[in-house]
Amino acid sequence: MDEPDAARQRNGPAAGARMHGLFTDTDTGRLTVALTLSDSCLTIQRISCASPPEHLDLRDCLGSRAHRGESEDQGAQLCVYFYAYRRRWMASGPVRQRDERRFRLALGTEESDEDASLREAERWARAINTARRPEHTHGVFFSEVRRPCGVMVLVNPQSGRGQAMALYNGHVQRMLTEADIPHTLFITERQNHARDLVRSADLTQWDALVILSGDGLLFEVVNGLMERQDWEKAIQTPLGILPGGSGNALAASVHHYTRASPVWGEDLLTSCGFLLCKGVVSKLDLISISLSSGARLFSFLSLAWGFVADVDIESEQFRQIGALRFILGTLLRLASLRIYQGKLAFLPAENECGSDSASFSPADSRLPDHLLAPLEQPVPRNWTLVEEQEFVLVLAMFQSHLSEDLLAAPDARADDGLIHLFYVTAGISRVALLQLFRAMQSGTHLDCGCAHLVYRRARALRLEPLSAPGVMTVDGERVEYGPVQAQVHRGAARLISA
Ligand SMILES: Nc1ncnc2c1ncn2[C@@H]1O[C@H](COP(=O)(O)OP(=O)(O)OP(=O)(O)O)[C@@H](O)[C@H]1O
Repeated sequence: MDEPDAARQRNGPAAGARMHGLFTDTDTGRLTVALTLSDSCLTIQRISCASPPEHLDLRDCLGSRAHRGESEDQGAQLCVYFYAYRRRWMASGPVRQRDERRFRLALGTEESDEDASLREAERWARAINTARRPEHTHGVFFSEVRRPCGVMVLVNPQSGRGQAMALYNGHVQRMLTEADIPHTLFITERQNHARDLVRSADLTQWDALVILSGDGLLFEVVNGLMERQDWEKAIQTPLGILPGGSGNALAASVHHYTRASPVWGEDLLTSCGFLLCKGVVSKLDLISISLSSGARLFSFLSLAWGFVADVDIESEQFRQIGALRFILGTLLRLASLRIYQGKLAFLPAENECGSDSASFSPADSRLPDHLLAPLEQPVPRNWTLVEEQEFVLVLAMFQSHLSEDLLAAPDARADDGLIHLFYVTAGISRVALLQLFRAMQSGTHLDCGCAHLVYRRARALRLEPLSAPGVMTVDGERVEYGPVQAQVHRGAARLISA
C-alpha cells in the first residue's frame, strides 16, 4: 500500500466533510484559510480574521485545476472556477459572473516536496470536480456527456457582426479549459460547410457537437446529421449551442428554460457556456418540414411566413448592426405592411389520438410523419381548418424564443412535443402590430387582448400560400416557397441544456 503523503495527512477530511485542509489565499498573500469541501459547497474560513465563513455553492462551480507552485519553496496551487449569479449594475437581474478562487497549499518545511504538494492539490481538484456534478432532479430523460470527452466546436466567423471568433478566444476556450473539456475547433469557410463536415464525420470521436454561431449553423448540423446513413444514431449526438449570431433564438431559449432572468450578449454566452460545461443532456424536439418539391428538412426552432419571415430575410443587409437589424427590419416592413393570402390547417395538440389520424408512409423513412397526409391530398378530418385566408403573419414556434429578445412562446420547452402556432389575421393596424412585438419582448403579447392574434398548440400543420412568391423561413433560413407541412417528432434529438 502507498504511504500517504504528508500533505494529505495534514489535509485529511474533517467530520461531516469530504475534505478539510489549510491553504494560503494567493490573492491576499499570507492569510491562511481553512477549506472544507462538502457534497454541496466549498466553505472558506479565514483563520486570521473574524469574518464569517464563505460558502460557495458547488452547483455554480465549473471546475477545478491543480498547478505546480511558481517556485520550489511554494506549495502547489488549487484553482476553483465559480460562475454564480450576482447582481450587476444596469443589469435587469442577476447574471452569472466568473469568480476564480486560488489557494496555495500551506506546507511546512519538512513537507516541501513539490510532487507531494501537487498530488494533494490534484486530489482536491478531483474531489471538487466530482462533487460539483449536477443533481438529476427532474423525471424526464437526461444523461451526462461522458468524461473525458471530445467536443467538436463549430464556429461561423461570419455570423452576427462577425464576432464569433473573438467570443471563442475571449470566453469559450477559457470556460472549456476550466471545465477540463477537450475540444477541437472547426471554423466554417462557407455555407453548408458544417453540414458537409457532420455528414462525413466519424462521430465515434465526438461526444458532443457544439455550435458557436447563430441558429443557421445548427440548422445545417441537424440536417447534416439527418442526411447520414446512420442518422438514427447520429442524431443522438448531444448538441450544444453558444450564441454567436444575431438572432441566437435557441441559446436564449436554453437560458429561458433555466428560469433565470433574461440576459443578452456576453451574459447569455456565459450562461450557455456554463450549461454546456455542466454537460446535462436533455431531449430536443425535431420538426420535419415537407416542401412541395418533395424535399424534407428538420427544424428545431421555427417556421415563418409573412411579416416575420420578410423581416428576417430583408434585414440580412443590416447584419453589421447585430440584433438591432431585427428592429430596423420591423420598422421598415411596418411602413409597407403586406397582407398574405393562404390556407392554414393544423392538428390541435389535444386531437392527436383521434381516430382520423393519417397513416401516411412517405418514401423517406427518416422519422416517418404518421400525422400527415400527402401534400396533394386534403388534410385528415380531425385537423382544424383556419377560416381566415388573409394573414399578416404565420409563425410556428418550436422553442420559446424567436430571437434573443423576443419571447414568442413563453411556455414552450425543448421537448414539449408541441408546435406553438401563432397567426395574425389581416386588418390589424400598424400600431397594434408594433405593440404586439413590443409585448413579445417580455412574452406578454398574448395578454394584449389583440383580436387579430391567434395562438394554438398543435402537433402538425399545413400552410398553402396563395400569394405571389415570397419568403418562407425555417429556423431563420430561407426555404423554397410554396405549400409546406410539418409534424413534431418529440425528443428526436439531444440538446445540452439545463
Ligand atoms: N464562413 C462562412 N462564410 C459565409 N457564410 C457562412 C460561413 N459559415 C457558415 N455560413 C452560413 O451563414 C449562415 C448564417 O449563419 P448563422 O445563422 O450561424 O449566423 P447568423 O445569421 O448571424 O445568426 P442568426 O441565425 O442567429 O441570425 C448559415 O446559412 C451558414 O451556412
